Amino acid sequence: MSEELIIEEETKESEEKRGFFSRLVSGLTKTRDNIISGMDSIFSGFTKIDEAFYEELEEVLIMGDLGVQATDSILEDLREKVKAMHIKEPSECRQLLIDSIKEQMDIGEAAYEFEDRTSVVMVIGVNGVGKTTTIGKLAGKLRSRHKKVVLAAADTFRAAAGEQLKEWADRAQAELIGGQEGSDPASVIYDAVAAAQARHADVLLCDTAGRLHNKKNLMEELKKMNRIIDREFPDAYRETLVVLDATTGQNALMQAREFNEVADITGIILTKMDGTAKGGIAVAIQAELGIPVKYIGVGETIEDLQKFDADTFVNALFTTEKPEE
Ligand SMILES: Nc1nc2c(ncn2[C@@H]2O[C@H](COP(=O)(O)OP(=O)(O)OP(=O)(O)O)[C@@H](O)[C@H]2O)c(=O)[nH]1
Repeated sequence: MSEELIIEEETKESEEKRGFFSRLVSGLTKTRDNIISGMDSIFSGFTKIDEAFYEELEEVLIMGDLGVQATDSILEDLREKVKAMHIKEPSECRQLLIDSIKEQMDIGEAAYEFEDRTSVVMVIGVNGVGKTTTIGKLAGKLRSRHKKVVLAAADTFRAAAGEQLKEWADRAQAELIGGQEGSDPASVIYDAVAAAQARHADVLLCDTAGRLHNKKNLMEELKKMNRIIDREFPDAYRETLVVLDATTGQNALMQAREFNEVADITGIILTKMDGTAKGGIAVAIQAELGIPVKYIGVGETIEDLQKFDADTFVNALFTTEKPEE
C-alpha cells in the first residue's frame, strides 16, 4: 500500500473511532450527569479528605448503580492510594478514582471470536429488554462485514416476537427460521441449524425466551437447545449472550446473576444505555460477576450497537468534552 493510502486508511480509522467515542459520550449524558457531576461537586466542595468525603463519594457511586461490591472495592482502593501517596487535596482524587473504576472493570479483554468463526450465538433475555432489536442490530453489524447470517426465532412463546424479528431479518438481509406460536423452541433450533449448514452461514443467531419466573424449566429448555446444537453442529463456535436493559439498574444486575445460574454465559449486552442515568450498572455487572459486557446499545439504529470497552467507557463517562447535540 502506498504511503498516501496508508495515511488515508489511518485517518478513516481514527475518524471512525472519534465518531464512535462521540456517540458514546452523548449516549452516556444522563449517566454522566448523575454520577460524575455528583462526584465533581464533592471534589470541589470538600476542602479535606475525611470520613464525610468518603461517605459522600460512596453515596454517589451507589446512587449511580455501581453496586455495593464495586463501590466498596473502589473506595478501599482510593483510601489506600490516598494514604500511600500522602494526598491531601480532594481534587487529586479524581484521577485516582477513574483509575480505580477501570481496575474494577478490568476482567480481561472481551473476545469477539464468534464474529469471525462459524458460530452459533444463543441470545437470552426477558421480555422487553430490547432483545429482538439487539439481535437485529447484531445481524446488521455482521452483514455489513459481509457475513452470512441466519436468525432462529426460538422465542416461540409470543407470536409478536417472531414477527418483529422477521422485520429485522428483512432489514439486515438475513434469513429467518421460525416456528408456530407455542411450538417447541428446540425444534426451531434444529431447523435453523440445518438451514445454517445448508446455506453455509457464518453465524446463526438464536432468539430464545428467558422466563426467569420458572428457572428450572428455563434451564431444561436451554439445555435441550444446547444438546441439539452440540449434536448437530459440533464444530460450531459457541456463544451465549444475555441481553439486559440498563434502565432497570439493579434489576438488570439481578437478572444477570440469575441467568448466570442457569446458563454458561459468555457475555452481556446492555441496552438503552443512551436513555438512562443508570449506566454505572456496567461497572457493577463486570466487577461483580466477572462476565464481560460485550456490546452496549446507545440508540435505536444499527450503528448504535457498539462493542464495549471498559477503558473507553470510563473515559467517556469522565470526559469533560461536551456531547454533540
Ligand atoms: N434508546 C434505545 N432504545 C432501545 C435500545 N435497544 C432497544 N430499544 C428499544 O426498546 C424497545 C423494546 O425493544 P424490543 O427489541 O422490542 O424488546 P424485546 O426484549 O425483544 O422485547 P420482546 O420482543 O417483547 O421480548 C424498542 O422500542 C426498541 O427500539 C437502545 O439501545 N436504546
